[in-house]
Amino acid sequence: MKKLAIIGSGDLGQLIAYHAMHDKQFEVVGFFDDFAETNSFVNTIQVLGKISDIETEYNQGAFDVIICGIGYNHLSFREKLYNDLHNKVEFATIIHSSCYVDASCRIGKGVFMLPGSVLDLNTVIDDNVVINVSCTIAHDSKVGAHTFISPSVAIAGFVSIGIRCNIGINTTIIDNIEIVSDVQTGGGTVVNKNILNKGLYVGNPHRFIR
Ligand SMILES: CC(=O)SCCNC(=O)CCNC(=O)[C@H](O)C(C)(C)COP(=O)(O)OP(=O)(O)OC[C@H]1O[C@@H](n2cnc3c(N)ncnc32)[C@H](O)[C@@H]1OP(=O)(O)O
Repeated sequence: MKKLAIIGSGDLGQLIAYHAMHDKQFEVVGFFDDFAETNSFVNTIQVLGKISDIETEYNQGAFDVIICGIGYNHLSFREKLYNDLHNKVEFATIIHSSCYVDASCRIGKGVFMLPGSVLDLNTVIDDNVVINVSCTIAHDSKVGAHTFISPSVAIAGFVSIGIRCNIGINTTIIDNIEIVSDVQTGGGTVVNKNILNKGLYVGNPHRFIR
């Protein structure tokens, strides 16, 4: 079983640790966190060091693969960490065993997929994406790198979502829609036309709020 380290010991980091262990996919060996004391414990898991220690610890064999536990409030930082590290350390892809992922899908490195989500024919999930519980991503759709998909998001066929998007809980996106990078949607948003400018959108049908 590969040894997994997680960047960030907050809520998302702890959630990743929980599922990676309970789904028996990885041995979780520790967190890297600039805001936690090195060698302290978070839910029985040791803090191995700061972010600047990651490369050294990897080269010394402390872990085999790593994944980012930085969530939707800091997507640019999530992106920066991935870009800084992915050529130096191996990133894990964690897909909970309860998910259905069609064999035709392409899934990048650093992706975390929580229980009960479905990826249908030819979907593409780029690097460093989080797909939360009970999402449906229908055929031929694409999710760009560093994007966070909240629980119960429904994405129809031939949808394209840019990078660093934060798609709120229960958002529905109809088929053939393009959403550019840096878009956020509120809970329950219904996207029925392309979103071609970054910003925050809410409502049914969606409207720009800022
Ligand atoms: C496992 C997990 O927990 S993953 C995380 C899942 N969490 C989410 O998906 C969070 C989704 N967040 C929301 O929906 C939030 O309401 C946000 C981000 C859209 C807006 O939050 P705020 O910036 O605090 O905006 P605020 O509450 O002031 O609302 C601004 C306006 O948008 C409206 N609005 C806010 N959220 C929504 C919504 N989801 N649907 C419709 N209208 C909304 C408000 O009624 C208000 O309208 P008004 O100006 O006409 O009065």
